[in-house]
Amino acid sequence: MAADHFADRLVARIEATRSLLVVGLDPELRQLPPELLDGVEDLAGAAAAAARFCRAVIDGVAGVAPAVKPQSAFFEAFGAAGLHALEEVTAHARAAGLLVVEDSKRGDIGSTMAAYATAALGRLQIGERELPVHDSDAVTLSPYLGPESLQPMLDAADAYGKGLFVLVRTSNPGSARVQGLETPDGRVFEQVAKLIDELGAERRGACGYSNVGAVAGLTYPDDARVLRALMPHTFLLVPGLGAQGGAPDDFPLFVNDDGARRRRRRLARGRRRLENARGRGRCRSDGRRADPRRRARRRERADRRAARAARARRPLALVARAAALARTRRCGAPVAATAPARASAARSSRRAGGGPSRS
Ligand SMILES: O=c1ccn([C@@H]2O[C@H](COP(=O)(O)O)[C@@H](O)[C@H]2O)c(=O)[nH]1
Repeated sequence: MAADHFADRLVARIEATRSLLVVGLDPELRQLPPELLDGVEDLAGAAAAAARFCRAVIDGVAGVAPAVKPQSAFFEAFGAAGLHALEEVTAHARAAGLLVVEDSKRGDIGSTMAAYATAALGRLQIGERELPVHDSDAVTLSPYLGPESLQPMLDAADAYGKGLFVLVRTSNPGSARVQGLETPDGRVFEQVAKLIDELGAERRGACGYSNVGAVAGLTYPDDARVLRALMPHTFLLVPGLGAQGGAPDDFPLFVNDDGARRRRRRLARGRRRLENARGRGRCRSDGRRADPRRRARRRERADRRAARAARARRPLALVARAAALARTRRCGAPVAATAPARASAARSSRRAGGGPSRS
């Protein structure tokens, strides 16, 4: 197992940002801000506009969200230039300290899967040299070719400190038609959940969570409890917020108890500090009386910083929205959610009243 375990890296990012938000990067051409498309006439131009949009989103959420999830289909739609854009966006996000979950839902026989693994997570051996390709931190997988089809991805994840998110209970309306079929040992998705728990048993990091995660749609909150029980050491990637109808208030159902406890402890600590400060008529945690002039100067500086940031981000107001979501909905639980950086989803999550995590 690589020293830098994926789950430990993810926990570190969650702790650093105090957020569970995974920001979806789905640069659908017709949803990009029109000013980015001025003069765009070919696939290369469209891919460059998509990359520019994603880089702006990344700059907006860096430091306030732990991870981004580029949807590879939206990049592949631009052809070869799109793949180049995906690599560029991935590198930009990683350089900004974000983990990158490549959403390509791979699933095939072993040798083909090995090539997919090299592309997403691994390195290509050319002579003496080993070259990273997409160099994402994690990738989404379909389990329907059976356990051995996942092996090359498991090998790459173990070797390079990367992670996997296997489709278990997807968010789409028809997912139960196959995933919900009854078997003598429970529903199909429950069998997949058990497989993930088994595969993860030998693959846990110091944090106690494995590098084999699962995808569980926010649109099926009734199944959250059974999934958490079947996969207690597994990160859940929870798509479907907003546009697909997933409700932010259901998100805590997908969060493990240890994450919720950590969150409660943090809240209690904050509340105690506030009460102590109020009780003493002071507002500094070190007990010294705050200087009102310094406080006013600090506030002015913060206002100026916020105004500068707002000016820089004006064309992409939804980015600010994603960042605000990540900032205000803080939580340290070991589960992840996705929120797409797309205008439609930003609108629906606004209607729904905020971000996905409130445990
Ligand atoms: O079960 C799944 C697995 C993956 N997805 C992906 O997440 C985003 C969701 O986008 P929305 O705009 O929030 O609907 C998209 O890239 C899907 O391919 C999913 O929706 N459900």
